[in-house]
Amino acid sequence: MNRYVQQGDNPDITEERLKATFDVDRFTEFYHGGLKRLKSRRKVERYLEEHAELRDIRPTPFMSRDELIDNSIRKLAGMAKFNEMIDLNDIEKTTYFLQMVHVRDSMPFSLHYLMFLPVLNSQASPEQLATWMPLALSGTVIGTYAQTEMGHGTNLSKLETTATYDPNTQEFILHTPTISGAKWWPGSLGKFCNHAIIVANLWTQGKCEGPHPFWVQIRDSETHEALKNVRLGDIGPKLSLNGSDNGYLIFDNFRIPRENMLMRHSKVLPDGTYVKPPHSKLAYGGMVFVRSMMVRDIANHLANAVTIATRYSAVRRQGEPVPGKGEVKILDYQTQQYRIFPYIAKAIAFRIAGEELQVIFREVSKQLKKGEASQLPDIHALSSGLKALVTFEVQQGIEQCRLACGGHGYSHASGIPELSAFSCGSCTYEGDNLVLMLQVAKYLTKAVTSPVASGICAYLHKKSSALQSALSSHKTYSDLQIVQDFEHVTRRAVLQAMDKLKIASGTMPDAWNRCSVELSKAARWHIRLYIVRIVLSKISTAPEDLKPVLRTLAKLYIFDLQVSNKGHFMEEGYMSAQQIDELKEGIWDAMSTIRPDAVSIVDAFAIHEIELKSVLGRRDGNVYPGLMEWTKHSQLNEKDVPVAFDKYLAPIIKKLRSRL
Ligand SMILES: Cc1cc2nc3c(=O)[nH]c(=O)nc-3n(C[C@H](O)[C@H](O)[C@H](O)COP(=O)(O)OP(=O)(O)OC[C@H]3O[C@@H](n4cnc5c(N)ncnc54)[C@H](O)[C@@H]3O)c2cc1C
Repeated sequence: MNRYVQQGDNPDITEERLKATFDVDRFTEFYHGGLKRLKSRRKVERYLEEHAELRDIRPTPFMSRDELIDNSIRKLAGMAKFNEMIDLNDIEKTTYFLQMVHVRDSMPFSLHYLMFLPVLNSQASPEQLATWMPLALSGTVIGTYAQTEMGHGTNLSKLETTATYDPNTQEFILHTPTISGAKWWPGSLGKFCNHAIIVANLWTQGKCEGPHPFWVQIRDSETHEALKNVRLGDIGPKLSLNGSDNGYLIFDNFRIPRENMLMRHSKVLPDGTYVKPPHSKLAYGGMVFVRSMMVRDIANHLANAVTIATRYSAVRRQGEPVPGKGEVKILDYQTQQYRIFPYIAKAIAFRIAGEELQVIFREVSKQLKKGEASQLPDIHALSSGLKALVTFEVQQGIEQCRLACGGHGYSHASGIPELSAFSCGSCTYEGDNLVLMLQVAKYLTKAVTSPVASGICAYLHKKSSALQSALSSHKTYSDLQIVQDFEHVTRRAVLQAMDKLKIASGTMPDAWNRCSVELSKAARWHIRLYIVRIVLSKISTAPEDLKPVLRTLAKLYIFDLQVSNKGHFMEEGYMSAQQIDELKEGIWDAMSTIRPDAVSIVDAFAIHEIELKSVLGRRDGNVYPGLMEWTKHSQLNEKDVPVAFDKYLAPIIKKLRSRL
């Protein structure tokens, strides 16, 4: 049952909704993690519907950079009146509120909420928190997280910004020695932040102790001017996020008190003595938090894209396979289904993995607070790998959705170009994806050689019980068999890469480099195995009435993964060509089962129109009137004859005409 049907909707989309084989509302409840969370989302949506001042004045693709900045800061200032919606004890509601207000392009101060506050929370001592947190929450301190420099992002040990301790004055001297040491990229650093957490290489008693975070005021509280010995500005327009002033910052021997170093884990005593953190990885807590949030958010970008492509494909008619019988919906073409449906399945799989990552993060956080850090390497590797795999595949999925919308997919009216540009940054920020996969590989080298491998690595130490997959029919392929087959392929990929590394000649860095493609591929399999396992396990606990549709989607995700990587499954005859054909049959079967439910499945993601920002994906399916309406926003249409024509072309044409 699908309750999205309304009078005045495009009959083609209504026809789809009437075919639903499951209750869309119950799917939504499952997808969003229960009625309580759903109610909280609906509250935020109503709020936005009732407060026009928190919404865009006109679609953002029609705005210049100045207008984008103005628009985003205007909404931000408006938000200050609505602080009942900002509740740091309810991160879920707060982030959804921020997401709905700022949607895609313009997310000013996201760094304040997503990095500044969490890093403060995890790395400041209790005394520092008592002083700074009220300020950070008051709205008077606007912060960002400044780690990357022009010359270095990945290799933190080579950051050039230094924080040198002076015991005479009990101050740190922050200094940028070269242009390449300028902080570069941090969101809102250029013009709007007045504070930053600066990551700098700490020097004390003549020794470098590596990168450490510092609480630094960078602009005057009254005038908002840059403080003396701090030079900063905007780095210019970017592929997306142009409503935000990603910035640069240069210090010239700028002094801050000793107490401004974040000292929950490591410390510098007044005499300059350095006190190490009890566990070298404790600082990872903040990173893991952000990545755990990112995985689910980015999965949501894919959910947006497939919602647009599916709804549009249900109302777009093109081609008449049987002459005289009328044009068919493009959603009826198997090729179109193959382009979109596996990504519907991925959007759900990635969401489930993202949700689970947050559950694990909360658990590990509790342990960290007690000083117990044994699970940190596992979650650090898992969050890095999931972030890398999900952001990359979401990007591919959004592009497929754009192609699925034909010419209109290229227009900003589809919402897809903005979505794509916004989303692709996630492959780079919070760690370059390839580098993150190599970190997972490094973790796996340890797991393979450790005498006991824990939880998610236990499969590495299992003896493969079978030489051949037990798959006989895709219909009877059990969860256990699927997991066994993925474990087999993953173990093989990991062990082969490790064996290659073991026998590689030369120094370790050189050997590592020469094996790194295979190592990162093995790491990718480790993450895929995790997703497959967690998806099957989550669906096994779903309400009975939703299991059929969810299982079909899970199988589509899994079979597509297997068929697309069939070489790995067929190595040494583990799977035969017939078994791969059986999986292909499973894909075609799943696609035809999903076809009547496709619109209802994406409806069940319950993405509000404010967030979707798409004429092609609108709920009512009235795309063509919507496209015509969209043209009214174009400034070019304000005048029949554009100024540039009168200015440049008219005189030339006039001259040419006079010669005729
Ligand atoms: C939109 C956006 C917002 C950002 N916001 C912030 C922010 O708020 N605060 C902040 O501090 N930073 C921010 N950043 C910076 C971001 O974190 C870095 O760009 C990112 O960590 C990658 O580092 P890099 O730019 O130095 O890339 P590089 O490390 O130079 O990577 C370039 C290439 O080299 C490869 N490479 C590098 N090292 C290795 C290695 N060891 N092995 C194999 N390959 C390697 C990479 O895979 C990549 O292909 C932002 C970036 C973007 C795009």
